[in-house]
Amino acid sequence: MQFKILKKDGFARNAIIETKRGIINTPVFMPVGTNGTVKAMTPEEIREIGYEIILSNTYHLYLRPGHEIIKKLGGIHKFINWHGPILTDSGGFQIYSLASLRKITPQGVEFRSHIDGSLHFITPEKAIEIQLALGSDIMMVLDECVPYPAEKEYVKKSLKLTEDWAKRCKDYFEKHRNDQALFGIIQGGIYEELRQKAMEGIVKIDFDGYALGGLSVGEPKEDMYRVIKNIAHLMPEEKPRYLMGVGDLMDVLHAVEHGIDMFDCVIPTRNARNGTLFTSQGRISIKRSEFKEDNSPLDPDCDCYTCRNYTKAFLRHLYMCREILSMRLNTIHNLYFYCRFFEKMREAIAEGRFQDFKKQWIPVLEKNFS
Ligand SMILES: CO[C@@H]1O[C@H](CNc2nc3cc4c(=O)[nH]c(N)nc4cc3[nH]2)[C@@H](O)[C@H]1O
Ligand SMILES: [Zn+2]
Repeated sequence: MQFKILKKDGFARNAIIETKRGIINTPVFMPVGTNGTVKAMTPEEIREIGYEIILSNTYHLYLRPGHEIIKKLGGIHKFINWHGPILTDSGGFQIYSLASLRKITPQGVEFRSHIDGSLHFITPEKAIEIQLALGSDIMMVLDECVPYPAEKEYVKKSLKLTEDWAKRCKDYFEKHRNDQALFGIIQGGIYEELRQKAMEGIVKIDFDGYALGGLSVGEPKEDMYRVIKNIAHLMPEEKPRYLMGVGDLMDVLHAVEHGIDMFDCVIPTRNARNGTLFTSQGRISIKRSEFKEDNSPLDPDCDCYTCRNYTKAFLRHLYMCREILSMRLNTIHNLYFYCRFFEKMREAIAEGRFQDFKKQWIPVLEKNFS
């Protein structure tokens, strides 16, 4: 995997990540395809909107249908019919946020599946073995995603475990190395000095890219912003920087300003299914009665399939009827909006006007009619 910086504008930067399955232009947004599908979308529609990489989850695919089955059937790209780059999260978050009866031991983590309650034990080596079997282009180490709030002492202890696991992931990967990439994850809660220490330890192990974990887990925004401001630009400059689980476009602006390159979040897809839509006039909730007879397109400045062919009145009607088409048309628009936002942000960085771009968008992103 190659990472080439094209243009810097302060700490913000445009870069390309070259993988064997294609080029990724950063700053990049990765739509979430937890079970191997970006909900309600076909892979062709995701590609047509302009996405270059999607995220999938090791935890879910391991539990169902199972990584051996996917491997036997030709790997994840063939299985889900997406032939561009795929990043798989290791399960480090899903085990804590979804599974039950978790027991974290120095060897690995024991948990019960949220699907059928079956008992599982995942070690760092197992987490890499699963991702190797899936064949994802970018793999994540198994980490402990420290919940919020967490005492400083707990975070400190957890960092030791996460660093030990990162080393074991790297060692296992080196023994079974192929052309997949492996990213390290920096934890440390909301404590800068612990974040700094974690970063030194993880960077020493040497990875293809580095993620900030343990954020967007319910902590106050100002804490997340402070950690990003103090740590992001100190992460290795010549490697991709990935902020996991973010985000809200206001948070994206802050993170890009401090040097973050990669993002993933359920917001555009999950909110679409709940009728919350992002437009150039601000965020709206399509179920509002004011749209009952509104014959105008969802967003006059958007040329996505939804905005070119349907009215707010019809989108509201579909939502009120809980029609499947509502989920599809809303998701098409929100993903299109996110993709164009990132495209315009890269153009702004290329022309050295990121700060103007940020100033222009903050008032729009603050407008909320949901
Ligand atoms: C704002 O949306 C909610 O919050 C989640 C996104 N927030 C988030 N924080 C994360 C942290 C980690 C981490 O520390 N380690 C690993 N391995 N993966 C992670 C994945 C993460 N995703 C969405 O799922 C949604 O529920
Ligand atoms: Zn649209």
